[in-house]
Amino acid sequence: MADVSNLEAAFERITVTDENDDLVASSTTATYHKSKGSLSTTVSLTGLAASSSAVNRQKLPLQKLAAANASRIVNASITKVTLPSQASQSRASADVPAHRRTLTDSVLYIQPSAAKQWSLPMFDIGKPLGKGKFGRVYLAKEKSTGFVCALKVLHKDEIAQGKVEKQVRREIEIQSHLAHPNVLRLFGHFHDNKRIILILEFAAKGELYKHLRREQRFPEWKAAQYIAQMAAALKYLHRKHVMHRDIKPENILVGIHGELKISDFGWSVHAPNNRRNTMCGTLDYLPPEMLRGAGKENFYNEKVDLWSLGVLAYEFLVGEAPFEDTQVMTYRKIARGEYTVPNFVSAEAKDLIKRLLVIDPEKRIPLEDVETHPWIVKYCQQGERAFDRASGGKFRSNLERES
Ligand SMILES: Nc1ncnc2c1ncn2[C@@H]1O[C@H](COP(=O)(O)OP(=O)(O)OP(=O)(O)O)[C@@H](O)[C@H]1O
Repeated sequence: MADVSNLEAAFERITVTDENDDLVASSTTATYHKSKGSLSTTVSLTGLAASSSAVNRQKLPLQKLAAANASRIVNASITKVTLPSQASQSRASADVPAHRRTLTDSVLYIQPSAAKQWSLPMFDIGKPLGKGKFGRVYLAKEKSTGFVCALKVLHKDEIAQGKVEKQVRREIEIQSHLAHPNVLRLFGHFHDNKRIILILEFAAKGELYKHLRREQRFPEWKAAQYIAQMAAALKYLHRKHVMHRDIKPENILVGIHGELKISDFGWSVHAPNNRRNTMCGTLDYLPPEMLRGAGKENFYNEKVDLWSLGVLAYEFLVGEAPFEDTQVMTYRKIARGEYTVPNFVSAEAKDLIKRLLVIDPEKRIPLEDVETHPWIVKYCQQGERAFDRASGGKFRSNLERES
């Protein structure tokens, strides 16, 4: 067992109250910092402890339940952590007032290698959050810590029938190693005879797709901030040699502060060591090189995500995808890069779309330049380009007033 006598524990507690000012939930951030030795490991996870099984009773609005939680899941170096001994655990927690010791090690040490330790009875299951092709997603609370999360329950027989074992494995392998404010966290997974269960970050505001359909199209300030967040997330993924390959509004969730979270890594690929010749994604978002090169190996790279980012920017601003048409026509338009941008879209936004929707992948604007593009800069002041940790994830109100 690792000696953690050099771990410092710091707890920060946030409370959420209902209309009557009764405590309904509290959020605890614990940061352990191993300061000695050459390897410095920081684990920082936030648990949202809901009082009196609030999740089960479903009395609370979900947003309230998740308030202050989602934005505080930061920097969890989950793969480097070793479990401390009982003795050192009590040493580490001795300095912390009893009422603050709500976060136990189980939540701190959620990690893929510890997956076998998890089981369904360890969770209170709340309301269904949605249904996908291969399973359902439920709001859940880890009993011992009160940590609120989303459990994605996949049925093994359905996965086998759908021949998506590889996709599920890939989703787990890739997503569990990612930690970015604009990427949905996968804290761990476990399985029983019939099911595979993924422990996911809870995205309180649901699917971006639904927001877009409701609003029809987004105002420029919002579209610019969303594209900046997506660019930040993609930059992070590409740095880790992960290309998503299926960027579209249906695969983006919205956190409690309105921040975007890329999810659905079923089609993503860890660039080295992988064949990349699978035809995937809906036609609307498919880049020309993927249409052209089906069946060949290594015919595209992470720049496919840049094309999809251009399609996304267009759809945010116009309310429909640029190449939307019959299948044959969509195919033809993508191959030729043929689209028109309505006049109500600003010249700056048009310029960015034009620089992303370039047939030659190598000539697409790099993500670094997306972040400094005049359209992005206009609506995203410093610190607002992606998820603004300092302000707890909230975008500044002056930008919201501009709409
Ligand atoms: N972490 C989460 N937080 C909040 N809601 C979620 C979360 N994950 C999924 N959901 C909701 O559950 C729905 C189903 O999710 P799931 O990932 O199973 O399927 P999907 O990706 O939407 O569809 P498909 O299986 O077709 O790819 C989502 O559309 C979303 O509304």
